[in-house]
Amino acid sequence: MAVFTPLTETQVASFLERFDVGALRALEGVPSGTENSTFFVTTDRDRFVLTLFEQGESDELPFFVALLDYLAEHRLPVPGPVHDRDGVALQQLAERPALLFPRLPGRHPEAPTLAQCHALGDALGRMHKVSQRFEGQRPNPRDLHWLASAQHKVMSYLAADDQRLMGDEIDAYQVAFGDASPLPQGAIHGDLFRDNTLFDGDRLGGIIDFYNGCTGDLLFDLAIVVNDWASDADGHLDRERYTALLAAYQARRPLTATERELWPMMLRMTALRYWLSRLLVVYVDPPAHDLTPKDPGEYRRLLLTRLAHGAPPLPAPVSST
Ligand SMILES: Nc1ncnc2c1ncn2[C@@H]1O[C@H](COP(=O)(O)OP(=O)(O)OP(=O)(O)O)[C@@H](O)[C@H]1O
Ligand SMILES: N[C@@H](CCO)C(=O)O
Repeated sequence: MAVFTPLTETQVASFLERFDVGALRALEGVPSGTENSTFFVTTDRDRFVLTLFEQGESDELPFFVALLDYLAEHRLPVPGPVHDRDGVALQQLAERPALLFPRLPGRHPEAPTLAQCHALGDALGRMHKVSQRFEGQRPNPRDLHWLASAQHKVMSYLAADDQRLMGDEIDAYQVAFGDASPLPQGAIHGDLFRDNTLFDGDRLGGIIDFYNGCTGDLLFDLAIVVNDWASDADGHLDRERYTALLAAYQARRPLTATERELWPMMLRMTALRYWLSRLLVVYVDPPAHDLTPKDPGEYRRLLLTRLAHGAPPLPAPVSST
């Protein structure tokens, strides 16, 4: 469930009066999601999504609002937050920070088609092209520094082989990324899994849930996407989806020589990033609500597969039409 704070129609009707969005017709709690309370709101003019932030006041919300505003202004398929009559997006409702978004069309793809991979690669390439000029800053909270320090919280729960695997991998990333010239930087989504996109058939309705958004290596974002979108159940990369995604991305933003060199390592590092974050959810910081944690083993297998087989060749960049 993802309505942790119920709202009444009266509360929402009066909340909507702050905006120029029409009057409430229907209110519905959204069952999916794990962190925030989400509602579908229908007015006599349009359809919206209302999010209540359950973690309370956060210094980071203005960063997320600024990033979504910026990307929406640059015509990326993201829900730009609705601003009230005074131009303010970030609100309070039921004693929680609240944002109102346009409701985007579509569903989360489970088995992405090649056309969907192409559409996502294209949108991410466009996003990374403009996000390099975004002025906000929020250091990546799941970068290599985090991996190196957070690994110690889970080590005692792991078998000896897995302890060695995790420790050796992080050492290898520190050498590889420490020795390399800096990678292109910009604002990134930080968690662009299939369930953070909406597709209407093969058309990308939008990219949602930017609450892991931050600034850092663009390649980190791309590797998260490829691991989730182009892997089979056993963690092997599907060549067709891999190529569709990366060719479309590179038509918008070709990878630099350093990025190409570090690509196999980045696929491993982002696989380990989810192995570790899922282990933390299972053993160290379980969710307060009755939710089934995601399987850390999936990303351990994915890491082992990347280690054993490396990465298929990157498609050569071709220019976009
Ligand atoms: N702008 C939007 N348009 C259409 N549907 C949306 C929109 N924003 C959110 N949703 C729907 O609400 C669900 C929950 O939203 P969201 O992913 O932001 O919640 P969350 O609690 O932060 O979840 P999690 O972090 O687990 O993904 C999404 O899976 C999607 O189905
Ligand atoms: N996408 C994350 C969960 C939400 O942050 C995962 O698959 O572990």
